[in-house]
Amino acid sequence: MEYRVYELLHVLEFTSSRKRMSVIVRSPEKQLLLLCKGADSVMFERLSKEGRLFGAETRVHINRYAEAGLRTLVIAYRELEEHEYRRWEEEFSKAKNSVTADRDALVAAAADKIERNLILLGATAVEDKLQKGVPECIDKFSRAGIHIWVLTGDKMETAINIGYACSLLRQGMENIVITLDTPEIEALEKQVDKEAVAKASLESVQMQITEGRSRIPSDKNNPVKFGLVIDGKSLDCALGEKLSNMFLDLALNCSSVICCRSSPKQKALVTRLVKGTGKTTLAVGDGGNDVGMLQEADIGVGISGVEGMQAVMSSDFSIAQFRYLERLLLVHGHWCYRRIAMMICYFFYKNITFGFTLFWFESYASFSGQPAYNDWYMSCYNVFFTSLPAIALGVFDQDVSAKLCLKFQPYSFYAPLRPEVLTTSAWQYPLLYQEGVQNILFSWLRILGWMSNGILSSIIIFFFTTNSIFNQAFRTDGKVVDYEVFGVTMYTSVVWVVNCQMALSINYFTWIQHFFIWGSIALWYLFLVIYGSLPTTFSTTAYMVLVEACAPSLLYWLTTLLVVVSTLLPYFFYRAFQVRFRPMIHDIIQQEGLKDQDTETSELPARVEVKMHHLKANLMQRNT
Ligand SMILES: Nc1ncnc2c1ncn2[C@@H]1O[C@H](COP(=O)(O)OP(=O)(O)OP(=O)(O)O)[C@@H](O)[C@H]1O
Ligand SMILES: [Mg+2]
Repeated sequence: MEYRVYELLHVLEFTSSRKRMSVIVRSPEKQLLLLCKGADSVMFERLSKEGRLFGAETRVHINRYAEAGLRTLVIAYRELEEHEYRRWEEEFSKAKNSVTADRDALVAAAADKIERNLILLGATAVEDKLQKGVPECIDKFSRAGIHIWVLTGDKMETAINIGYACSLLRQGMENIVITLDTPEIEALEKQVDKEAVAKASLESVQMQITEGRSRIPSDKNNPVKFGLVIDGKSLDCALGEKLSNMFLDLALNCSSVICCRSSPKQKALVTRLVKGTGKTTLAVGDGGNDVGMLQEADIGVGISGVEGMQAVMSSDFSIAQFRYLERLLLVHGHWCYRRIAMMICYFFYKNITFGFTLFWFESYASFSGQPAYNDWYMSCYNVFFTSLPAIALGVFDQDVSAKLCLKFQPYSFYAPLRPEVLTTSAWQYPLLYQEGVQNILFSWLRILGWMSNGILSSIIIFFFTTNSIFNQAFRTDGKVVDYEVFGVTMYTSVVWVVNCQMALSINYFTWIQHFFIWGSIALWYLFLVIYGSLPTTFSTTAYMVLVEACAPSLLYWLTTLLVVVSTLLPYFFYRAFQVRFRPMIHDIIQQEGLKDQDTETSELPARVEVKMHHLKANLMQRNT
């Protein structure tokens, strides 16, 4: 076997904006050769007149490969003269060694100079397999009401094919294709009049966008869905100042959007454009060309894998495979949103309850400045007696199990998510995710609701406590309550109420929650005993208050019981009413989950069925 040894002189690296890479080698015969491979869109325009002998046939082949979903590369070469190479090398080294900000541009410009007048060698096609579970995952996202845009560097044909493979585009959907690969533009490009090309391109894109928009009926009930496919050159025009709003309007009215041949910068710009509408954006990417987009989006998710670590390093979250995104969003995303929303509302609630009992006492005491509670009670409230359950809520709570978050009943793929065509079989649990998208759990209404609950609780606690224990004998020996006992009684009720409220609001109990909630209450009594046994110089009003004054009195315990039960009743009734007559999405799914455990069937009771229908109709209305 004979080996031929080529000497490698230079590598002109691949970048996503160049879309090609080259090597310069010296053959055993001392002939200098430049070998270049890259995307067809950039390679064909670099061929010499004589070099495109098989250009037409190659294009046909490439398109056929791309339509089959393969990723294609065009390969070309060129022979270099020694003197030409020397001159170029000098310039290239200078660019490479420069330390200015525009170094990359200089290198690219130098490389551009030599990658010209190429001779076409042929094309390759490789299968770039979708990762496991991608179509199912994307399908679930679209059912959960998430809009998906694909921004890829690939060729349009490949991208469309992959769009079908991952169920982003579907049979029965109408595609709006915006492209500048038209004969007129190509003819203009040959004349090298850049201004004319730019003007014609802009006009053409504007026309295509207007035309596409007119195809989409304004009637939301229209069953036909639209997919938008736009190529990189058109995207350049569409992202310009003049057309960006039109483009956005069109894209937002399509159920899927695919931007092909997009550069890293375009990916970031598109993300920024969508973010500008006030929507929350999440970008997922695995390559260096996705970095801009990952950083631009509200949430960047990097996939670690064959394309290196760049995406992962610049992302907020990193996962190993695309399909893990499903769990990240639909399960953990939902849980986290709920936990944080609940925790913040609960914080408002517990501090308002506590603060307002103080305030009511203040007004009762004619604003004399006399506090209802001992200083230490107040300092310890947020630190020891109420904080741990709130943390447990923020870390562990789950309204529905992971299985139910993802549960998915197959039904006709194409039934659009609209109320009129909605049947129970179309109900998809991933819709649970809409609670977050529409910010139902952290709306002003909800926050104000929790605040009002806090004020109401404080009113009940204060007035019930005062009316129960004032003006009568507190203990069997006939002694009446004093200021210290009153403070302790009311404070005991507050600690009980906010902790029991927590027990009522959380959905997920493990021993941790039990330990924190009941432990916090127990800690209050323990604190009273220990603190109260210190010398009076330290314990002041708390001296022996539990052991000697409160604990022996039946009234103290009865008052606590009465106040706690009456304070929790309004919320209890409200929730009972809500779950029964106006269930939220998670309530319905919880019921379904319980029923599943009981009977192992998946049919919904008629009542829940009707409720779900109404609920969904409301959701959709709010959406539109
Ligand atoms: N190493 C390479 N050498 C030469 N050309 C390449 C190379 N890698 C990619 N290309 C060409 O450049 C194009 C753009 O690549 P880029 O990495 O920006 O996007 P992509 O890999 O096609 O898609 P995605 O954005 O989904 O990663 C590719 O479609 C391909 O034709
Ligand atoms: Mg890539």
